[in-house]
Amino acid sequence: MTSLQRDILRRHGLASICALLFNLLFILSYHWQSPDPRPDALYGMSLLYWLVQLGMLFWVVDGRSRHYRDPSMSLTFLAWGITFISASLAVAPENRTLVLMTYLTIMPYGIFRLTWKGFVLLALYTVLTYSMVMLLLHWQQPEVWLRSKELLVALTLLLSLLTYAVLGREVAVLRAAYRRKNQELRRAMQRIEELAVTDELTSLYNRRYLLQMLEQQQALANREGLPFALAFIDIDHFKPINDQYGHSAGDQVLAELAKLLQQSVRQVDVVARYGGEEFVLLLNGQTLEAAKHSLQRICQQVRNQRFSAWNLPLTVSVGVTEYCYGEDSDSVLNRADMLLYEAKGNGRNRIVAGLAPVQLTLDEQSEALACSAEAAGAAGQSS
Ligand SMILES: Nc1nc2c(ncn2[C@@H]2O[C@H](COP(=O)(O)OP(=O)(O)OP(=O)(O)O)[C@@H](O)[C@H]2O)c(=O)[nH]1
Repeated sequence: MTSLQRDILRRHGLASICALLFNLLFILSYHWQSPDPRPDALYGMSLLYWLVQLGMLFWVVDGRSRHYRDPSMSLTFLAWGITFISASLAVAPENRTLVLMTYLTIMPYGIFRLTWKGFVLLALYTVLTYSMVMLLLHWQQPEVWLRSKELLVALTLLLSLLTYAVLGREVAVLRAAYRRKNQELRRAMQRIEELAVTDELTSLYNRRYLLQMLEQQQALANREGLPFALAFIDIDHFKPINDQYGHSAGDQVLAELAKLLQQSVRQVDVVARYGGEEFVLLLNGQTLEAAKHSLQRICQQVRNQRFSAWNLPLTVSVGVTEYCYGEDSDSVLNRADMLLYEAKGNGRNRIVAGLAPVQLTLDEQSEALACSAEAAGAAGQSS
């Protein structure tokens, strides 16, 4: 059950309890006040009311109404309640005071739950059903139900509902402002979250997000034995670009290279700007060999492209390594960084790939995994 469904169920549950209490009060009042009680019709009507009410509750809780404009179907519930109250007045006219009070008790609920238009509709429906029942009673027993007195009561009801409608308008304006502010706040929160994990210039993930992803990937690799590769990519001779063409040309180069990197990897991979003109690729599920192939393709794409308004050619140096079972994230990052350093030292525009000094084979990794699972199981039993 979604939180929205839970919220709707809580609200309708409370409203249904109130409806049940009013229903019992109606029956009780009828038995007390009627000189000649014939409760069958009232019982039958109550039964019908609850069958439909429970059916509608099921409809809402089951999520069948979730695509409606108002998934809680508040107007339908309220209109059904008004229908029952008005109809019960026809079979138990002694309850008229109680009926009028119940109308006025229900209305504030409508003010908060309905749109203003919905509320006005409900108010009009209430006056209409009440007037129809009173006309029916007058027609059946004109001597009992005096026309002028009843007209006065109906007018008082109309006036009360009009007052509620004015109040409802105020509440609707407040609710709209609240909703707007809420949306603005949600958008601002979303933007803050984005800014916290992305780099503004390139729109790539930042170092903080990369480290989080690396931790996750590392946990997955240790648990499931899934390989992953990590590559440091650094632009060659970037400083002269800044010096010769200006900082904004340098920025443009960074943004365009970031776009190229992002477009060259799969959705499951992570591309991050690690700092300055240094980028990191986290290639999920890839061994060193596979990563090397991907990076060769990417380096070729970089060489083929021209960057910024100055159509500058570019090369990058890359250090790439594969995660070794059990090592920590600093160690894999440092190794890739060292390999990048080596690529720079060897003349740039190249990929240097390397594994950890002691790289476990896949069989050894699965064995280690089994051992750690066994150890965890034993620890669980002993605790
Ligand atoms: N335009 C721009 N330049 C940046 C940014 N961040 C870092 N830089 C510049 O990147 C340059 C990096 O210079 P170096 O570390 O000497 O690197 P390099 O010139 O590429 O030399 P090698 O890496 O050795 O090939 C510096 O001039 C920084 O000012 C940025 O966000 N925008």
